[in-house]
Formats: sequence, C-alpha cells, structure tokens
Amino acid sequence: MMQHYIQTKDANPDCILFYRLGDFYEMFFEDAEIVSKELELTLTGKSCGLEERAPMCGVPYHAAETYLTRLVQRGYKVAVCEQIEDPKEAKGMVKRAVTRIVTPGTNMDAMSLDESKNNYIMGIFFDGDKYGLSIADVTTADFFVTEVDSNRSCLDEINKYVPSEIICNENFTISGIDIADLKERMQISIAKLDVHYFDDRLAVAVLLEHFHTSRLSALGLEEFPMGSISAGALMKYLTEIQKSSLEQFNHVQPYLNGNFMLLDSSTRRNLELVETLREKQKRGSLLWVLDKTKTAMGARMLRSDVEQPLTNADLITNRLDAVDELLHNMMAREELREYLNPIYDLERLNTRIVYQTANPRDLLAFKNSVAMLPAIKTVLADFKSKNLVELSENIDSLSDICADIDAAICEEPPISSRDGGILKDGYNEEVDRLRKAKTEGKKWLAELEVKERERTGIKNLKIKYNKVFGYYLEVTNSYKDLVPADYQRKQTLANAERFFTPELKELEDTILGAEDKLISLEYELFRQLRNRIASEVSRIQTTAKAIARLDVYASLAYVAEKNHYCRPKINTRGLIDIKGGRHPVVEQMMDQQLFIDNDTYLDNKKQRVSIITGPNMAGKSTYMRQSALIVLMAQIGCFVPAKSANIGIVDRIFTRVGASDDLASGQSTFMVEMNEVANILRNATKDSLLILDEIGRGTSTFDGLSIAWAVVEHISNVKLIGAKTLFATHYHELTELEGKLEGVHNYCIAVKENGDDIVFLRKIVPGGADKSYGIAVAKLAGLPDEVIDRANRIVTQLCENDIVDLAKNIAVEGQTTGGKKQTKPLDDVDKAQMSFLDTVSDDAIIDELRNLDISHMTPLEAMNALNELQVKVRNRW
Ligand SMILES: Nc1ncnc2c1ncn2[C@@H]1O[C@H](COP(=O)(O)OP(=O)(O)OP(=O)(O)O)[C@@H](O)[C@H]1O
Repeated sequence: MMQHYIQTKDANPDCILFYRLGDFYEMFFEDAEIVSKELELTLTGKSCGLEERAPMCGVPYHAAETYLTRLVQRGYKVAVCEQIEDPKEAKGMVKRAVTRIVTPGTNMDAMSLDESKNNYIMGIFFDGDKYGLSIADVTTADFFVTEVDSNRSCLDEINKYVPSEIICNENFTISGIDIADLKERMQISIAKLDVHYFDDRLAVAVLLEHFHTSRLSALGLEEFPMGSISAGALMKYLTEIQKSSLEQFNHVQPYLNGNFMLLDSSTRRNLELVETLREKQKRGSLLWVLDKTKTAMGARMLRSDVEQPLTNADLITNRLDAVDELLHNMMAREELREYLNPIYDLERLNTRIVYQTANPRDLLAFKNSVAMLPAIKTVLADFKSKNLVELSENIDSLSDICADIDAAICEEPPISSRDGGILKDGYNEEVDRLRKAKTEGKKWLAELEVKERERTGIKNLKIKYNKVFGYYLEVTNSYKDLVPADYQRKQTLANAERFFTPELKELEDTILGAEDKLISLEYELFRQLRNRIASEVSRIQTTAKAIARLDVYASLAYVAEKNHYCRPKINTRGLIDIKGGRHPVVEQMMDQQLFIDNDTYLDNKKQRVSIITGPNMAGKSTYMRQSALIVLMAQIGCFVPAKSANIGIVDRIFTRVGASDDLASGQSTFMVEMNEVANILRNATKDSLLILDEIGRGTSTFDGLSIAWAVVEHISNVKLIGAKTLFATHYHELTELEGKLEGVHNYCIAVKENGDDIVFLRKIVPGGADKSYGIAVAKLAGLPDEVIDRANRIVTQLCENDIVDLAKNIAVEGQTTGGKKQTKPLDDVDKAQMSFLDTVSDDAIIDELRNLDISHMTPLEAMNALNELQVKVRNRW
C-alpha cells in the first residue's frame, strides 16, 4: 500500500493526497502535518511496513467533504484516491486511483459555500499585449469568454468575478501588480500552467470538440481568438482534474465589454454594490436592498446583474417592462413568489446529478422543486411583456422527470445512496421480493428466539447482530449452566457468552444474502434513474436559468412596490434628470420619511459639471452616490428611488471617493488617489458619469486646489472629455469656475445657522456655499468646548496668515510685472496692502484695494477678494 501511496503522491506533488483506506481517508508525511495543523486534528503514526512510523492523520469517510472543503478554501488542492473498478480487468476487480482533484475553483460542495455567490475559476491567456479571459462556474455551468486589452481592464474583470482560482500561461503579468500580492490579498489561488495548455491549435480544438462544432463562429467566438485559447485551456484543465467530461457546460457566453456598463474595481467598491466598503458585508449594500429573491439561483443572477448593468436601451426597456408588469399584477406576482419559495438550487442539484454525487434526498428535493413548475407556467401564461413570455417558453415543466422520481424514490429516503431503503414499494418486483425475504427473516428470528428460550429455560436469551460476527445467541453468565450441548461458542465476553446453532446460521445466510442483494439492487436502480435525469442536463439548465431570471424580476418588482420606486425613462441623449431622488441604502437605514429627496440634472450641453459645496456632514457624498446608484439601477432594469427619473445611458461610471487602499500596495493614500484620477482622465468618455469627491484633499491646500481646478477644466472640456460630473469639494475657490467654464454650475447643500450651531437641511440648491462650518460640525460631534474654542482661534490665525501670503504674492507679482522696485519686508496684511499699493499705478485698482475692509470679512471672503484683485491686476498688465 505504501508503495502505491508514494507513487500516487509523486504523480500529484502539488496536492494533499486523501488516501481512502476502509472507512477513513488517511494522509501521510508532510500532508499529514499540514492537515493536522490546518484542521486541528491529531497527528499519529503508522508503520505501514516502513522502518520508522510515518506521520499520519485521518478523517472519517462520511465527514471527509467538510474537511476537504476547509482545506480547499484555504487555497490547497486535494487529490482524492479511492478504490474503483478496474476497467482493464474482469468485472469486480478493483484498483486504487485518483478519482478527482478538488481545487479552490472547482469545489462543488455547495453545503459549505455561500450559495448566493458563484464560485468562479478564471482562465487567462496573455500574449504580452492582450488578455484572453474565460470564466467558468463548475457548479452552475456559467461559462463566459471575453478579451481585454489593458492591464487595468484585466484587473477590473478579476475584481468583477472575484474568482477563487486563476489558471494562466507563464507570461501572465499585470504591470504594476505583483501577482503574489494578488494571490495574498484577494485570496486567489493562481496556477501558471504548462505551455501546451495554451497552444492555440490544441486549445481551440479542445473547445470545438467539447461543443461538437468545427467553427468558433458557431459559438459566437470568432472575435475572441485569445479568449478562445484561454477557454480551451480552462476546459482541458477542468477535464483533467475532475477526471470526467464537463457535460453541464453546454453553452458559452461571449461578451464584449461594450454590452455592459464598465465599472472599475474602485467604483464597484465605492458604490458598495454587493458589500460594504469597511465591513465587507452584504447588509448595507445595494444588493442587500434589492435582493428579495426566493431561490439561490435568483440571488446569484441578481448579484451578477448588479455588477454588470446594461448599456443597450432595448434590453433595459425589456427588463423594465417585465418588472413593471409584475409590479402591477401584485396578486399574480406574490403567487409566483410563493411557488418559487420551495425551489431548491436546481443548478447545483443538476451538477450533482451529472457528477453522480446526488443522493436520494437530492433527487427528492429536485422532484419537489420541479413540481412547482407547472403552476408557475400557468400563472405566467397571463403575462404579456416580451421577457416574461420568453421566460415562460423557456421553463420546461420537466413533468416526465418529476414522474420518474416520484415513482421511484420513497418519502423519506436515507442520505446515503448505498444504505438501501431508497425505493418505493411496487417500483421493482425483485426489490419487493428481497424486502419480503428480509422482513420475513426478522420474523423468523423473533420466533427462533422465543423457541430457544422455551427449550433452554434461559429467560434473557437474545438473538443479536453485529457487523463482525453476524447473528448470534447471547447468554449472560448467570444462565451459563443452562446452555445446551448443541450451542457452538462464537465469543466470550466478561459477563456473557455468544453462540450460534446450525438453524441460526441458515437463517443468517437467507437474511444477510437478501439484505446485500437488496442494497446493491437498490443502488443500481437509483444510479440508473440518476443517469436518466443527467441525460436531460440541457433542459434542466435552461429551465433553471429561466426560473432564476423570473425570481430576479419578481424580487425587483416587490422591492419597487415596498420602497415606492418609480419606473425610469431611458434615453440615449445623455440627459440625466432625476426628480426627488433618494439614496436606496441610506433611506433604508433610517426612517424612510426622514430622508430628504433631491433633484439631479445633468446633460451633454449646458449642465455637464456640478460643483457641489457644503459643510462636512451636509450630505454631499450621499447625494452624489445616490445619483450614480439611480443611474446604475436604471441600467440594471430596476425601478429607482425617485419621484421621476429620465436616465441617459452611460457607458461607465467612475468614482473617486475618500481615501482607499488598493491592490497596488505600498503607495500612499495621495498616490492612490492620483492614480485613480489619472485612470479616470484617461478612460472617461463624453458618455461617462463621474463622481469625484474632494479631489486633491490628500495634499497641501494650494497643490490640492490647483489639481482640483485643473481636473475640472480638463473634464468639462468637450474636446478632451466632456463627461457628466458631480464634483464635491471643500475648495470654495472652485465655485469661481461657474461662468468661466462652459457647462459648469455651482450647487450647495443648504444648512441653517443657529447661533454657533448649524442645522443640516440636506437640500441641494443652486449656488456655492459661503462657509465651511468644519468647526461647527466638530462641535456637533461632541469635541470638548476648550478644543472647539482653541480651533476657532487657530483657524483665524491660519486664515490671516494665508491672507498675508496672498498679499505678499500680489505685491511680488506687482514688482515683477509692474517694473517698480519694492524693497520693504512684508510681514503683515497692512504692510502687504501698502506695498502692493506702491506697485500699482492704476487708480481704479488702488481705490478698490484701499476700500477693501479685510478686518470685517471672513478670512475666506478676504482671500477671495484679494484673489479677484490679483486677477484684475494681471489682466491690466
Ligand atoms: N438627503 C438626506 N436626508 C437625510 N439624511 C441625509 C441625507 N443626506 C445625508 N444624510 C445623512 O447625513 C450623513 C452625512 O452625509 P454625507 O456623508 O453625504 O456628508 P458629506 O457632506 O459628504 O460629508 P463630508 O464632507 O464630511 O464627507 C449621512 O450619513 C446621512 O445619515
């Protein structure tokens, strides 16, 4: 055995070997050490004919999947070695061989995985220029193929799918990203495969053969040569490690990035689409609000919809029509949701059936789920919208499969398919006959027990059974003397003895013979039934997808009704006009009545950029995110939290919000911010929506202000970008851009002053904010009075210093541009003002400057006034 173990391990060096021995899987040597450490199991030793005992660790057969899954989730690969019938030998001859390899991306044990998430494995083929990508979920049989041409887009795709495993060619790199880092931080298992996997002819041949076609165009892949190679390599890898064909993959979905709204990874995170930024949990995300699905399939589909909004107006409108119809047919919708409720994860059940791991209870669950389909079809028959009609057509009631399972499997079958007791009486004559023999045998045993008690006078004589000795007569020591001579001893215990008689032996043969035959016959019939269902894989899958889609529409309709959403109009003119918009998540977190709604208006012409000012905590971020989320929700085909909304389709949403860390570790917050801004400026188009929150905050005030200013100039310029933009800032100077740059307008979030305190009105109004109120907000937050007083004094000093600096600048500018010499040192505002006067020969400006009463202005007003003068001076010279 040990020799075979070592050979098998040598053939699978990167796997932990689960070696089946009887009722246990055993691991040896370093595998045993890893398993005992990771799973906190006892490490023992086994001699196995070796001189020294080999370190050994074991897990029971029935619990192996749980242990195996835990190892795989930690990034290990596990090879499972079992006894199988040797196809080369006569029937009944067995050998030990690796039956499957389980990797993070191919772990099908749905019990221990989050069913609302897909478990993706991704293939990447990089030729130094482009990335060919293929993405598969072994359990749900989703299979996507695409190509991207920049490392950023490749990273975005990885972030979109968050695969558990990536297989790639040797050349794979993403410049600027350390692959080891990707592995570590995103917990992705990455395997670089041998070059022959990615051989273009071989890989494409694997793909074509799998789909029984001779042309890539038949799969819609003619435009994806790189993606096809990656798909072929992935297919080959999966076939090899699963040691079986991939029958469930009967469909490949190529997609062009242009079919979906592009969301880069930071935007996906910032908008908290499927999990919150900080806690990384679903509660508090957009998905949390929208997901009222009843099935795991529906939950998965909604999640991927949220991550991939559409860009095609017709497709969006069709989805909205379906949601609309379900919204307005409340009774029918709720009836449908009732029917969806008991439906199990048909996609995962289907895969278990195909992989022959489905047990009798799985088939029963399958039957109970499928039993709902005719009722669903009946209710759907009254619906008229295109997508619902199509769904109804795609739902096969699968009544033949349901009838087959119903005829065969009993009401409460065991979990294991090898324990017997699976089939209904009357399903198979031979099963019925053997069952009778078995029950009759039990009756005979009871009769024999009574007879022997009477014959021997041993009152507590019992006929018992165990796996090692079979049936035996047990006599306690107190009756030992009454044991007749024809009893043959089988075993002696401390307080009893066990015997058998020829009659008991004969009975045992009949009963156990019947039992063994019955178990293997039941298993065989169960297997036949399972294989028959597996041959219908494609019908089941189409139905499962249609049910998932119906569940998504019904969930969106339910949420729209419950949360008072409206149907968005969709336009392709680039107009975004939201009246009374609300933040879908924030309004759920508070009493809905308390959320103050706001309008958003952006277009491709006069209203491209909104500069939004307002104190901290006023609601700027909430407002900007809500606008982005409403656009995104509309493009998913979902109703939106607003009184009315007209949404011009956007090709991308970019966000730059707050401080965030990124995969590109080792960079400062400001560096990350600038990287993201650079990415936006490079990739945004006139059809994009940009949410920029406090750009430039991470550096010194004047550098930050200058960067923010230049960014707005660049974005608003139609020749350069011209994207629709919401730009929140604490740099009030930026409000000067209104009127200077075409399409730029000021908005602020209103607050009311109440003595030293402020009241947040949360309403967005045209115009710029006059003050920043930072210290007032700090006071609201409960900072001690002495700190607040000190902060007020410091801010006054700071602002005055700024004014001195500014005045100095003006003066110096005056010297150099006006030609007059200025030698006096300048160290306060008055001096600056005087010296400035010396340099200026223009009477009008001198008068203006003289009349400036800085001491009665807020520091900011003073700065602005001096700024304006500076501009005037410059313009004159
Ligand atoms: N329209 C609204 N109605 C009711 N409450 C709101 C509204 N908008 C925001 N809020 C509340 O105000 C809080 C602060 O909002 P937000 O973070 O958007 O402010 P901000 O102006 O971006 O602040 P900062 O400049 O400090 O980042 C939110 O957490 C929310 O509870």
